[in-house]
Amino acid sequence: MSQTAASLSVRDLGKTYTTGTRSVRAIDNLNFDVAAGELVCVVGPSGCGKTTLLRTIAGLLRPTTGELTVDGRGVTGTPPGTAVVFQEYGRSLFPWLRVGDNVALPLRDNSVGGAERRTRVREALEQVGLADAERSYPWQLSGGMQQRVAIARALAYRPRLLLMDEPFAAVDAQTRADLEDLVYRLWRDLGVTVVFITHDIDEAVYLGQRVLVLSAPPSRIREEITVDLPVERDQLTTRADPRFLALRTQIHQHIRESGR
Ligand SMILES: Nc1ncnc2c1ncn2[C@@H]1O[C@H](COP(=O)(O)OP(=O)(O)OP(=O)(O)O)[C@@H](O)[C@H]1O
Repeated sequence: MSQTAASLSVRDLGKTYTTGTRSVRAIDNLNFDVAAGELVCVVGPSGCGKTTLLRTIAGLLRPTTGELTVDGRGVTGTPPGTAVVFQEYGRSLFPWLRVGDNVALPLRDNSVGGAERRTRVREALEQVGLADAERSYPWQLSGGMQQRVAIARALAYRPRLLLMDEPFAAVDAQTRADLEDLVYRLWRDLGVTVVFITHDIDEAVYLGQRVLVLSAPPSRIREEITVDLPVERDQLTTRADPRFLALRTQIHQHIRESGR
């Protein structure tokens, strides 16, 4: 499976929530670019606006200021070719639909014919190691497997831009490591552009080519760190690399200072 990746530019992006007379300025004047085929992680202190940023890029929230461009063209709403994976797989999968039907869901309204749809579903489930689970219901699977189904659903859509919002925050440590390796492998195989939100600094350094550190709200980009680790990564060697430890320490310091 191959698809062209999207490039993304975020310009002067701001989002203020207004409820009645109260307003909360969550993000303020964010500027950054993500190149086609890049994997960028976003971290920051709790409540700094990571989810707001991701939902705004996904077109689920309307920005208060600024604009998004994808492949150089201004977009409002969801950028074409975008798929999102959320943290709460339990809420993003329909319990009354079998795994295969959950994965096929986003293909129903984009003119993918029945035979092609079945091929894509099978391929996507194979890619996440769940070829045998197509006829199961989500509730018959473990949390990690359910999150794989959510990833397969995104892949079946063949996204050009994959947005992930703390996708592994609700699974145990070993499953999390496996899912990180899965996403890293898929990113390398498919060449898709990935924006990955996480509160876990180690995860950001392990996966990212670049890490954007947000400040406390109204958040801005506090720092942009290039992860100059070898492209071949594995949980034991990479995490023991002195450069990995130096990068995580550097990001920790930025987050601590920006949280003050
Ligand atoms: N629907 C909403 N209405 C009003 N304020 C909101 C809403 N959603 C988020 N906020 C506020 O916007 C700010 C940023 O929230 P957001 O959830 O984007 O941060 P986050 O970095 O993802 O948080 P966490 O690290 O805890 O996941 C917070 O102050 C939050 O209270």
